[in-house]
Amino acid sequence: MIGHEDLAVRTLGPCRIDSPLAERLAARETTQHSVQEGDRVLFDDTLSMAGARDVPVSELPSLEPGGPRQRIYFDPAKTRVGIVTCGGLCPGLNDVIRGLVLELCRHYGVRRIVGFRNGYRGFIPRYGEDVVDLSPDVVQHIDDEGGTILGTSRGMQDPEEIVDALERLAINILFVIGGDGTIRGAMEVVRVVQERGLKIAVVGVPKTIDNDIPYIDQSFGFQTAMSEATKSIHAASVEARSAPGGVGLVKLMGRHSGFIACYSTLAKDDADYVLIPEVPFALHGEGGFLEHLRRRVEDRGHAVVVVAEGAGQEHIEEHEPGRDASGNVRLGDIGRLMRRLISEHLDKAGVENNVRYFDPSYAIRSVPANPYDSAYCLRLAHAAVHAAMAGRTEVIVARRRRRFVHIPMALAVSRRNHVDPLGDLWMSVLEATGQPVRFG
Ligand SMILES: Nc1ncnc2c1ncn2[C@@H]1O[C@H](COP(=O)(O)OP(=O)(O)OP(=O)(O)O)[C@@H](O)[C@H]1O
Ligand SMILES: O=P(O)(O)OC[C@H]1O[C@](O)(CO)[C@@H](O)[C@@H]1O
Ligand SMILES: [Mg+2]
Repeated sequence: MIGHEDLAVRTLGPCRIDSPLAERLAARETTQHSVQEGDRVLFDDTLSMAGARDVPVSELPSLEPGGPRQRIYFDPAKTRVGIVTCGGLCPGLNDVIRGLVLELCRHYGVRRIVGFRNGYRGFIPRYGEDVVDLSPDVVQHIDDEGGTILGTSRGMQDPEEIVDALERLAINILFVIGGDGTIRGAMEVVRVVQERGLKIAVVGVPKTIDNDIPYIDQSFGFQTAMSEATKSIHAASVEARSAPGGVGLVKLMGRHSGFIACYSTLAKDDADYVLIPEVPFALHGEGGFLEHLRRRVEDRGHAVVVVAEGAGQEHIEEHEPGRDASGNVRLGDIGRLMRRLISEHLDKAGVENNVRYFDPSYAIRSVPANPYDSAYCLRLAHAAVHAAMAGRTEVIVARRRRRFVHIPMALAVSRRNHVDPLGDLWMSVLEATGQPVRFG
């Protein structure tokens, strides 16, 4: 059970400097829409969970609210900031970079901001990466493009060398924008910073199109990526309905978490089956997926199947498990396997079929953020700047149950966010598709 110690936020020291935003905060109080800096956000959100703790309300575990503080730790005129983006692309990376730079410059008066190129390798001299000076002029329109103007990478880098670079450039605040690996990397940086007795704040903005970071409502860019994915589901549905025995098969990103598959399916409401990593399925036999699909195609003449890339890995025999440069497991190609098995099964059963396979892959994550995600990114960037200027470190900023909060990095990587097979989302998917609770 999560307790106070899991939610405690580290600070570099007391905030002694009046914030340039202080005037705007004078009338601020806790309301339905904001939480005052001295207040806390409850961690539990059901009576049964809170009640099970059997403690007075004042002792319930709570999160530090995000947002501007009256007093800050860093002197803006003397503050130097670094920004880095790591891991896979995600819509909104440029929006976050832009939001950080604009907030730092325009509202806090920070004048020295640099971007490190190509992820954590941008800190390491042997790669020869340059640093990019970031100003409002440079970032003003970068949100029009997908990707990240700083570039990104996978692969382990030595935290000692990263902190060497921070020291050489006299960086006071480092913003890391990335997923679970990036946050783990940032924790290593914090460890070295502490060992060297430095006062450098490291604040994360969590990034993942897979939506697999826990304790947050939804990661930025997820909504854009899932909207892009609906285009492939629609195309698969049109193709399936336009051919005798048409089967539209769509493989979507999602290594360990099937959120993109679930939400894009719900958005289109065209799919008959959704297969995700969290819900194992049998392929063969009377109750297996293939027989169910055969009956569906025979009854209705067509079917649409959405499969998350991490689903059904146990069925892939010829796959040699390996890891990418960051240590992420390389998955077998479930999409191609399903395409082959579906055709073979329908052929064998004498059912005319036309299987059309869609793998939109990188196309869903390389696009610019949609307006909702852009607004979300900007707000996350604001929250990250407020947190860092107030000397918070080893935290990510996140929106949880619609409140911006500070979540310690250790908690953010303590587990993965999954589609709960017993939860409401999966239930909605089962209702929308009409597929059985389990195959086999
Ligand atoms: N376990 C780890 N410990 C320290 N650093 C790590 C660790 N895993 C990854 N990193 C660092 O973080 C960077 C990004 O990690 P990774 O490639 O796993 O992407 P990610 O941040 O998890 O994003 P994605 O959502 O794309 O997986 C790596 O290049 C590496 O430098
Ligand atoms: O091929 P790459 O760039 O290493 O990344 C692929 C992976 O990255 C993600 O998009 C997460 O960032 C996963 O959904 C996907 O499996
Ligand atoms: Mg990751």
